[in-house]
Amino acid sequence: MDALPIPSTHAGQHGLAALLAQPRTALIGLDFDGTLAPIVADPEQARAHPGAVPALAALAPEVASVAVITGRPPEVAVRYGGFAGVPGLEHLTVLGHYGAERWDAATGEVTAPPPHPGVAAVRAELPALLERAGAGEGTWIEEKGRALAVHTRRAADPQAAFESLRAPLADLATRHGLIVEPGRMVLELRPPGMDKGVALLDHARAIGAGCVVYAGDDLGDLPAFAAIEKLRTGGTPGLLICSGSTEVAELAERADLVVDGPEGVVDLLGALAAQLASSAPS
Ligand SMILES: O=P(O)(O)OC[C@H]1O[C@H](O[C@H]2O[C@H](CO)[C@@H](O)[C@H](O)[C@H]2O)[C@H](O)[C@@H](O)[C@@H]1O
Repeated sequence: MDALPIPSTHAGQHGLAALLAQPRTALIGLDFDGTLAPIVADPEQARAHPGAVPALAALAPEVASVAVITGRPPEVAVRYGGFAGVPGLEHLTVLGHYGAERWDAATGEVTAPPPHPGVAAVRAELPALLERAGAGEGTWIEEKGRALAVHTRRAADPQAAFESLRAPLADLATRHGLIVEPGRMVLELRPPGMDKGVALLDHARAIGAGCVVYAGDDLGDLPAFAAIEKLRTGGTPGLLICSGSTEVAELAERADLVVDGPEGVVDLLGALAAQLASSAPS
């Protein structure tokens, strides 16, 4: 991508113009799976697109902050992303578990609140519940420490398996004070009280962001979109980017700009970095 695409909305055009005019005040928020990393059948095999780290490393020095905001544990996103020890990413922040945990490149440390007691109870009950619910081969549990995710992508009919588990998993989560976070062929049982919108707003306030950009692909990214819509109402420009897929329509409908999955996101980040570097005062 040589030239930057034009957002389809006035608010998005205003957000992009603000980013280009005042990049040093801009916060760039990015989801991981489906946005920086292509979706694969086995979550342990997910890795950042090969162009992601070079594009982020070129962009980060031009803006106030780059933050990866993900449902993953932050140390997992850092490992699968290849984000540690990269020149240019010295100030990268990874807000993991939907913002409940935080990793800073500057320290290499993770900060995390105490675990929610409901997770241990759900962990104990979940295998039997899946059996009772008739979850077939290919439905499996991802152990996330602070949460548990039930994946159906590898089931014979992933969408049917996903739908059939929604109600029993919601009941289990509720009984133990957790919530169900639905995603792309995944139902995650996790503690309430944090989402990507809260995480994005908190970080934007902490750094005094004058403009906020967010790119995501999944339902868990909608709160971050809502956060930017709220900031815009208060006069802070923002830009909503959808990493497009055939699995989730809601984000594309609300986005200012839809790009072609992680490849498109990487191209866009690279084009932004190139434009900002070429127009930076020398
Ligand atoms: O907030 P994100 O960075 O988008 O993380 C959300 C979930 O992503 C992972 O699952 C998704 O990616 C997998 C690997 O490509 C894919 O197999 C799965 O179907 C997707 O839902 C991850 O495994 C979850 O723990 C995250 O909650």
